[in-house]
Amino acid sequence: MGPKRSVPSGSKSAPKKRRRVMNLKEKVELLDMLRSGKTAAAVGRHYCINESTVRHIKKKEKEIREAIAAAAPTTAKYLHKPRDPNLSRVESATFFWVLDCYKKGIPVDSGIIREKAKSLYDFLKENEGEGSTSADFQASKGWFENFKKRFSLCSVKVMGEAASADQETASIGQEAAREFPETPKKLIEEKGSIQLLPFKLDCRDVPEVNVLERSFSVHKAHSVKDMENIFQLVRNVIPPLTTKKHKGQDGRIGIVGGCQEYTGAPYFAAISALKLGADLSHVFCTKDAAPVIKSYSPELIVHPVLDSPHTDEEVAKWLPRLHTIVIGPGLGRNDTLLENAKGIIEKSKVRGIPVVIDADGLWLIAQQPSLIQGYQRAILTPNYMEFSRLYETMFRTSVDSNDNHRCVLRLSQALGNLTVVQKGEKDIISDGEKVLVCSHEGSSRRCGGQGDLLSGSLGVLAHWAFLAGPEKTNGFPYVKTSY
Ligand SMILES: NC(=O)C1=CN([C@@H]2O[C@H](COP(=O)(O)OP(=O)(O)OC[C@H]3O[C@@H](n4cnc5c(N)ncnc54)[C@H](O)[C@@H]3O)[C@@H](O)[C@H]2O)[C@@H](O)CC1
Ligand SMILES: Nc1ncnc2c1ncn2[C@@H]1O[C@H](COP(=O)(O)OP(=O)(O)OP(=O)(O)O)[C@@H](O)[C@H]1O
Repeated sequence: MGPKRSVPSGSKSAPKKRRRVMNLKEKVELLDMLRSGKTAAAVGRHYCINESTVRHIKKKEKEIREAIAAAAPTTAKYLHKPRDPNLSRVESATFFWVLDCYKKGIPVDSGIIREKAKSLYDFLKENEGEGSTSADFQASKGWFENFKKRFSLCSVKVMGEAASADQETASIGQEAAREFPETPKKLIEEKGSIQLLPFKLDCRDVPEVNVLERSFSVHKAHSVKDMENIFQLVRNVIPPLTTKKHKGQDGRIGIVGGCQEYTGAPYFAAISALKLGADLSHVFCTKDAAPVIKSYSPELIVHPVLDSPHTDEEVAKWLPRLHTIVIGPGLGRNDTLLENAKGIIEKSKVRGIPVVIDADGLWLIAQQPSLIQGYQRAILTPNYMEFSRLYETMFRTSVDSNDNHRCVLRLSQALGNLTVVQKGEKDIISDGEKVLVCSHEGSSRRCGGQGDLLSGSLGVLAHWAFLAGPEKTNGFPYVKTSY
């Protein structure tokens, strides 16, 4: 592997020695050795690993053997258990409900929050009917503690009639407290008994931000080994060229955008998708933008439907044929166009189509975050301004430019762990669990259209990563693709 290494945010310590990571096949062999009577120490020596690692693997024996039985690739290094998408949805909804209660001055305790989350989860499960594969969700105390950390919630104590003195009764966002500073004061005045715990979030409450960083300069000579590392990442998802495929299999991408003012942006996105390797690139734009975009390239398929009274039906005809949708380049901020884009996002979600949201699509999301919240097949690609807008919508406070990594992580979490790519000198990417920093050097010019090239390319890569499957992307297709 290349220069990628894991360092805690802000750490200046020396790089850690790389751990030996065993794949599933090796782990099963190790377990068999233990079963045959060898001691943990002997097995550790055999595999050059610590005895504690051997014990840890032994503890996971059941899961490892089950994974093998379920035909997980034996070269897999981690047991990847995808997060329950319903749980992500429930957590986002619960977070907003808590904020809403806070705004209205309604104290909620951990019991009420847990009850609310459970009822939301059960509701989703019930709606899925008999075929539901959702697990039972108990909204346990452990879940509540993680939920608080995930959404950076902190606690206030309510004393007097409302609750006993020591009872933790409300968990609210620290930023909410800044947004609605009057609320706690009002409550104190009305009930005379409310005390706020220090609102400053205790650093121990915030999960450690693990950052993976990779950089590659185009202005320096590189060793073949360095370049091999980069190419390997890319090779992992690029579908092989063969004579056995038919037109369209390597990617049918739809770009939603293009209006009277902006015809370049959707063109850049659509043509970069084609140049990267998509088979077909469609543009859904307004009637007056269509002839202009068509005239740029005969390779694009252009649909002048975005301002039609029948956008829904027109787009619905095409959606089943598309692998990814890119929403926003050159969309503009006309209400009708935004409303139509909203309809397309909703329909894409129903069909499970990966969606990349950029430019004015992000403007729309900043107005209505619930539109995309919890849809983990979405990738948002905000530039600095777009990121600030989204962040302020979600947290009612400005971005802390000294702690961008954490801000990107938090935004992703608040949106239900979808992938956020904050563009800039270094691109910061997070799915709410990890933060990847990409400092590959690009052009030093900052001309318009570079973001459009990125969103179009991501449209194709998202499809390819999805096709490649979790094994080739370590279980995280979208975040790896964005990297
Ligand atoms: N040829 C074309 O048709 C083009 C059309 N475009 C479209 O134009 C529309 C508006 O896009 P905008 O990007 O202007 O969106 P905004 O209207 O949100 O403007 C963003 C502003 O943020 C500023 N900004 C960006 N990065 C910054 C940073 N790091 N620090 C401080 N300020 C920063 C920019 O200079 C710009 O003024 C979109 O639909 C977009 O797709 C652009 O993509 C450019 C090319
Ligand atoms: N200061 C910078 N230094 C180096 N690269 C940058 C810098 N800012 C942005 N980039 C790179 O340029 C690409 C486009 O980002 P940019 O911020 O220009 O997007 P945008 O404003 O959405 O573009 P567009 O003009 O298409 O709307 C990203 O891939 C990002 O990595």
